Amino acid sequence: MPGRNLLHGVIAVLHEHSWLTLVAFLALVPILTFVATSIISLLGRYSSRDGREPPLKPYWIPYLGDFLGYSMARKKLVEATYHRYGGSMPLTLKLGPAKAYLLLQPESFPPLLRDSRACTNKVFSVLMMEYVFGSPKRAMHVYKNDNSGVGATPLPGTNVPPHLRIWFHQHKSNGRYLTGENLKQLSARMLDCLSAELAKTDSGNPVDSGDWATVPHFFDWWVHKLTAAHITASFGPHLLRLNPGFVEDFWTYLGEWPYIASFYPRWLAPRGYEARDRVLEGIKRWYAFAREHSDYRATGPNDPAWDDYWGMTWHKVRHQWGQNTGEWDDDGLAAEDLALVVASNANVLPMCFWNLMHVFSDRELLARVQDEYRACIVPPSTDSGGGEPKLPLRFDITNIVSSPLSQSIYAEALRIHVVMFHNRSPNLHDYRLGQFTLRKGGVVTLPSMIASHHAGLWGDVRTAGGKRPLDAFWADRFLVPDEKEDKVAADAGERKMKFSTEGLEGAWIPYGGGSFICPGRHLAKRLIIGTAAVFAAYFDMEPVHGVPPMDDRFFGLGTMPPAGHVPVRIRRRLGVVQPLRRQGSRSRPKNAWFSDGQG
Ligand code: HEM
Repeated sequence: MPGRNLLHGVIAVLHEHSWLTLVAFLALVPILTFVATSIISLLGRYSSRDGREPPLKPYWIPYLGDFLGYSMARKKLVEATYHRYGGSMPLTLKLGPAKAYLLLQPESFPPLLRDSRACTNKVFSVLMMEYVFGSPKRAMHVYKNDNSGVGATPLPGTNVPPHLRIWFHQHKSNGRYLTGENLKQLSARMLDCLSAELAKTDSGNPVDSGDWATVPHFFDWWVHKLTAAHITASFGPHLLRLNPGFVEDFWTYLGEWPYIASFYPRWLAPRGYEARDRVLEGIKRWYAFAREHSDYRATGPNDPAWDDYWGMTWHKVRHQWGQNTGEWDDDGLAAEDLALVVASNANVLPMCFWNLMHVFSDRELLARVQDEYRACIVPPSTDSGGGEPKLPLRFDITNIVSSPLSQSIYAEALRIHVVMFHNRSPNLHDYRLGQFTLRKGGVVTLPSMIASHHAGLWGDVRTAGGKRPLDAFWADRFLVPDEKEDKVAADAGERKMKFSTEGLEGAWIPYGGGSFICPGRHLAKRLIIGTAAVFAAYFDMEPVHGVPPMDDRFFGLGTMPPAGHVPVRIRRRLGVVQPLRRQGSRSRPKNAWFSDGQG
């Protein structure tokens, strides 16, 4: 029989060449693994057993499963999984020794995010503290042992001493210092610091000449200035003064996040870990200096809300409860503060960049918002000479943060560029999600990108009947007719629009949700909109290649940075220092911004 002869032939060849046997075996293992896991997956998908775990996603590599994809190619993994299996049910991913439930139906996101008692983010916070922010092992038990929740009343059945309720202390202080008057003061101080930074000029720098000049790495240029302003506004001037390389090191560390946040060992990402070491050392240097000059326990109502050494009272309060644990030394405290520096800069500052890129790469859009930007400038006093405004300018963003168009641009930029895995874990008991059970302690991943690009959730109005698809930026996506004003506006012959996120629960979730929703979201909004107004006062800008693509390595980690360099042409409007002009007339773009309204 020919078939039998062929089989004998193959066996004979394999027998003779043992390396061929090895190759055949190696090729067979993934194939057999895939076949076996596909069968298990099919059984899970078509089973009608109520309360089963989400079906397995088939994989090729035994034991590792999708571990490599999850840590090195998250975008591809999520997109391929979504296209292959659709959004009809969650899936279980095998990730080496662990597993994660990947949620693909955005309708299930809001209830899960809201249920912050049964599903918390603490498992991840603990992992992040140890592996990403560098908490020493000896400090970790404080995080690990605190199962008392974030509420003022500890969860029933827990018995954590009040001074070790670390998550509650954090939650409370975040809430207190990122709202109300504290929030307004912090954002105003940040814009003042940025304005002072942009008012600084250097006669040798073509950017300050008043002519068009090229900035080849605009992302770095802008984000470094923003970081310096934000850290100074929050922590006071000494953290950066004592550590001149801090901003550079901080962004080097963040640039290696795809590896550090995937828990690569130090030898695989030495640049990032070394930069982190320097940042942590810098924070400790600042502690020593601040403690020497100012009492961090002075946080009462009669103490100043700000001092140069600690910056906002917030940092003194945090330092105090960190010390009160009695368990943390400066290494533990510094990792805790690094986590805060990351939370308060890593997402919002790249968002300031994207917001600016979208506005300045579309001259029509720029023309629509320019008056709003201009109106933020507190009318400057002029010097005695030729009417130059006194620099640095001051800004008041009260009106622009409630402007429909500026808010819509901001929200749309977030929709596109915040690409985050919101992670949760059932911490009390197994969690029921429709017909499925998510096991207690399991990792539950909600990819924001599925929600932000889900045509069904965004509907006709938000996509202009399909003319404005979700894969492209549309400045007006968050504008809807203002019913209240419509009559008046209609009489005046125009359609009044208002900013709204109504009906987008579960679709627009850049800040997460439930009790763990980002406490810095109000600050973020003020900074993203406000920094664009500050930039526009000092500079005009044209991106050389339009809005750049995003760097996919950061998929799932928050605001994605741009891929590659971002060259722009830029021209200073204010404080021009071209040598010729300094000697001669001051006729230059003097202040077109103030005089003819054209900028
Ligand atoms: C565009 C900017 C920002 C985005 C997209 C963002 C997003 C997020 C997200 C998704 C979370 C986790 C929420 C969850 O687990 O459900 C978070 C937590 C946090 N964010 Fe933001 N954030 C931004 C800006 C800020 C700013 C400016 C601050 C200022 C301090 C801040 C402070 C924090 C803190 C302290 C936490 C941890 C809260 C906790 O776990 O108790 N964030 N942020």
